[in-house]
Parts: sequence; C-alpha cells; structure tokens
Amino acid sequence: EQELNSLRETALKELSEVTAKEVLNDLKVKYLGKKGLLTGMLRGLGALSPEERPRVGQVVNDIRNELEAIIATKLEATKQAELAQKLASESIDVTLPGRHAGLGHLHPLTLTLNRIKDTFMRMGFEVAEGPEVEKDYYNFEALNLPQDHPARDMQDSFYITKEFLLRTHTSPVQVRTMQAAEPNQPIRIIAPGKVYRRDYDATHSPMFQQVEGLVVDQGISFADLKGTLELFSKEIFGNRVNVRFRPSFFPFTEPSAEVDISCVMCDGKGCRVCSGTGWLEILGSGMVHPRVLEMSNFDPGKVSGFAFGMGVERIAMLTYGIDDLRLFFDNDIRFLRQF
Ligand SMILES: Cc1ccc(OCc2nc(C(=O)N[C@H]3CCS(=O)(=O)C3)cs2)cc1
Repeated sequence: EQELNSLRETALKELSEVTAKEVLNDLKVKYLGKKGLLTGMLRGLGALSPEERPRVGQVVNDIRNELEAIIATKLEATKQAELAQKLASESIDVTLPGRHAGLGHLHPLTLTLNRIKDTFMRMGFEVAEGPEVEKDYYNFEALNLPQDHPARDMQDSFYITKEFLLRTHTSPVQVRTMQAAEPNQPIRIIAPGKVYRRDYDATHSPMFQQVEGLVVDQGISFADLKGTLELFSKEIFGNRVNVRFRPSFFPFTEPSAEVDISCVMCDGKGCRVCSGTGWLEILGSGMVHPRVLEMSNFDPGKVSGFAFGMGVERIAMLTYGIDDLRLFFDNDIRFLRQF
C-alpha cells in the first residue's frame, strides 16, 4: 500500500518537472507501459489475499487514471503551446505597407528622342523610317556626294559590300520618301533612327542616333527654316535660350547654316562646356540643294525645301548635363534610374 503511494509521489514529482512531449511519453512508458512500474505492481496482486486484491487493484487503477490524465493534459498543453508558437512565427501582418516593386525607367536617349519627335509632330511633321543597311546610292549619290567624295571613304563608313553599307545618317530616308511620293508633292517629315560611323572616342560612338528633317513645298524659304528651328530650339532647351544661325557648308544643302544656342550652363557668359564661346552647336541645316531635288524627281523650279540634322546623344547630353557618351551604353542602373 505505502509502496504504491511512494511510487505515486515520485511519478507526480517527475511529471511536475517536465513539459516536453518526448519526456512525457518516456514517463508514460516508464509508469504505464507494458513493462511500466505501475503495470509491474499489478503482477504483484497475485500475492495478496482475495479480500485485499480488489481494493489494491482499484488503487492501482486510480493512480493509472490520475497519471494518464496529467500526461494527457500536459501533452495537450505542450501541443497547444507549439501550435501557438508556430502561428506566431508564421503570422503575416497584413497591415504592413507593401514592398515597393520599383518602377521602370525610360532611357535618357528615349526620353530625348520622344521630346524631339513630339515637338516636330506638333508642328505637323510625320515620322518616316527606313533601312539601316542602305545602298550607297541612297546614302551618298542621291545626296550630291559623288563616288570620289571623302565622306564616302572606307575609314568613315562601315561597308558591307561595294554597294551596301550601314547608313551614316538618316538622309536616305528622306530620299526614299521623295522618290516614293508624287513629284513635287508637299513633304514634311522627320527621320529618326540609328546611324553608324567609323569614328569612336570619348565623344563619338560608332553607333549613334539622329533626327533629320525635310520640308519641301512651293515657296519654302530660309525664313521657314529659321522659324521652325528657332521654335524647336526653344521648345527643347527652354524659351530663355538665344538661337544663332551660323553659315556653314554641306554638299546636300545650299545655303547651309549650323544652329547654336546660348550655353545652357553659363547662360552665354563662357565656360568649360561651351569652351568659353557662350554658344553650343546643336544641329546643322540648309536649303535642299537643287541637284538633290532633281535626283529625286522634284523640280527646283517649282518647289523648294529645307532640311536639318541633329545627333540625339548630343541633345541629351546638353539637356541632362551628361559629359560622357559612354554612359548611354554602359547600362549602369545607378545612371539609368536618375531619369
Ligand atoms: C534629301 C535630304 C537633303 C538634305 C538633308 O540634310 C540633312 C542635314 N544634316 C545636317 C547636319 O548638320 N547633320 C549633322 C548634325 C549632327 S550629325 O548627327 O553628326 C549630322 C545639315 S542638313 C537630308 C536629306
């Protein structure tokens, strides 16, 4: 009898000290298992007198029930605690602000090209495109650059065959447009696109982007050229800039003029960017050479026109204050995400 009670005391004490599932199960086996201490007591019942046996048997069962209940309760508590801990660690606070996915960025050249195109489209220009692999006829001959002209040298252009090359400007697109139109039909186009030249250094890339323009109609004068290009310059660089037309020469235009704006950095006083001149060249232009009109079946006696050309990288560098051309092509995210 007192052996049973001391075993119960020991078991209760051991149980009070543990909560871990594994230990609880070990104790369950230790006391209640087939070879358990309490189960062992049942085997001793045979030695007792018949009137003693049922009472002691009842005590053993009472202790077994008590221990099973405690173990079951503790196991349940431990299981609940583990579940609560798991729920806490895996819970998501839906009220937290979302993680910012980050927005994409348009490339500065794309931004600049879009602004140039929008400006001219708002002045009624259509956008024309053409092949980058071009015949030397459209790239040179039709632009009054005869076979022996230095600009046609191998050191300046990427020739693919004797007849085909990578276009060195988008002018062939204007030629193709004139030749596809009815003779003397009015034309008002810009030709954006990639062009290729053999020079390559800190300020020149073998591939760069240009926007050229062509206006042909009856009575087009140099005043139309000046008005259009002055308005364009002020749209892109701001109304504050002054615009200057400086005499120049191109084989495909006569007369020709290069267009300068007052320096965007020093407001015309003179600085490193404008080499102290106060002026920045932004594009070239001129009245379309009569021979160029004729070669594309337009009659210089009936129509006249003006044309212009600009490098998109240069406009972008002036607009954004970028001083190294290579930044456009490095794809460095730290550079690109500023735009
Ligand atoms: C039929 C046709 C007739 C005339 C044409 O004249 C296009 C023109 N381009 C320029 C010019 O200065 N271009 C340069 C600017 C910087 S750049 O990108 O290096 C090339 C002046 S007039 C085009 C097509």
